[in-house]
Amino acid sequence: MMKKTAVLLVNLGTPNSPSLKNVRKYLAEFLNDKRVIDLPFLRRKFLVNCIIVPFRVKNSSKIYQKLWTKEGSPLLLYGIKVQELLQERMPKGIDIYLAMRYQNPNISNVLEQIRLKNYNKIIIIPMYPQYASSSTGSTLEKAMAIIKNWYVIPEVTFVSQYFDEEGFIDTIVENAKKFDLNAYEHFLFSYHGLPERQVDKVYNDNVPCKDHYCENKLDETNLFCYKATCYATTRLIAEKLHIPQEKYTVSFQSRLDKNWLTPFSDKVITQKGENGVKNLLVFSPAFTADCLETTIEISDEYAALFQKAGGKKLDVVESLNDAPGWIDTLEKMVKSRL
Ligand SMILES: C=CC1=C(C)c2cc3[nH]c(cc4nc(cc5[nH]c(cc1n2)c(C)c5CCC(=O)O)C(CCC(=O)O)=C4C)c(C)c3C=C
Ligand SMILES: [Fe+2]
Repeated sequence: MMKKTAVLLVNLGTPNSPSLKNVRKYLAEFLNDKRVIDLPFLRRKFLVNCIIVPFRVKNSSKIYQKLWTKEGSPLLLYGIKVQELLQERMPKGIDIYLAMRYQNPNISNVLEQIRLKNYNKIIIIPMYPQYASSSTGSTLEKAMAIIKNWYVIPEVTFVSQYFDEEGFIDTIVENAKKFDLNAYEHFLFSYHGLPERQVDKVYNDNVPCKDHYCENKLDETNLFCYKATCYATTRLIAEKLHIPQEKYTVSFQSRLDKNWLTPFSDKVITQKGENGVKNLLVFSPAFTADCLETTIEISDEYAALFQKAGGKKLDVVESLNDAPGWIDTLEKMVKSRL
């Protein structure tokens, strides 16, 4: 008999509205997470609450106002759509829930709803294909911190990453095929950035990430290194689209300081424009839904940078959003774990 199961999809979260007050609240909750700003307590508190949030909030609120639609933030709207579409594919007794790691729908409240329903099993799927301590690790730690206080703890399954899941790769490939790939001189795979020290901590051999071989090879040593899995996702997409290695670059966006993973997306885009690339197609395979980082940072800000540097057209491959292939992939991921 199939176990009565709750499936919890968790994404990062977004402010409740683009107002200064709500953006400040969101940034403060997000950046005070010790897995996001992984500094000792007092240094983190000072840096986040006295420097990063006060200096960032005005501009962040402005860009969230640009992103906001009549219905709200795209990240949340796509999350709700995915939850509904996935629920339609499920047999009786399998319920799909959506929560956000920060803000709403609040993960503590959603897990409380789940607890009250006495499920035999919970499957937790963070909406991040590549593992990072600041995204997946934080989500799973938070879920465990809540569940550990329950009197009855059912079977719990955590999905840590799916950077190479066939349906995930194929859905990105399908989205890319909506463009005439012969029209682009170069392709950019732009992933959310991370401080280098965060990928260094994955390794047990005291050798920093940059001295491993993450651009070219994935094995048991670097299987949970975000940089290595970003390159692995890229290789799989490029192979299926027959994009040769010299025609693409992997890069990292949204840095807070210079010690984040390189090369930086904005620098690569400027360099490509200056070197005569006229048409550039950008993939963003770290994001399962379009959000501030894709809609504003890539489609607006990077497109303007590219044109200023001499480029003509920068196009962006849509995120997975509510694509049927992505719902098929999640359905398969859930059903194989029931
Ligand atoms: C791949 C997933 C993500 C990782 C890893 C990640 C790490 C990370 N992010 C910041 C700082 C910010 N990120 C912001 C927005 C944002 N980040 C992700 C995903 C990952 N972040 C998403 C999907 C979004 C957009 C959310 C939305 O509402 O659309 C922001 C806020 C925007 C801004 O002010 O620029 C910040 C800040 C750090 C420090 C970090 C790892 C250390
Ligand atoms: Fe982020």
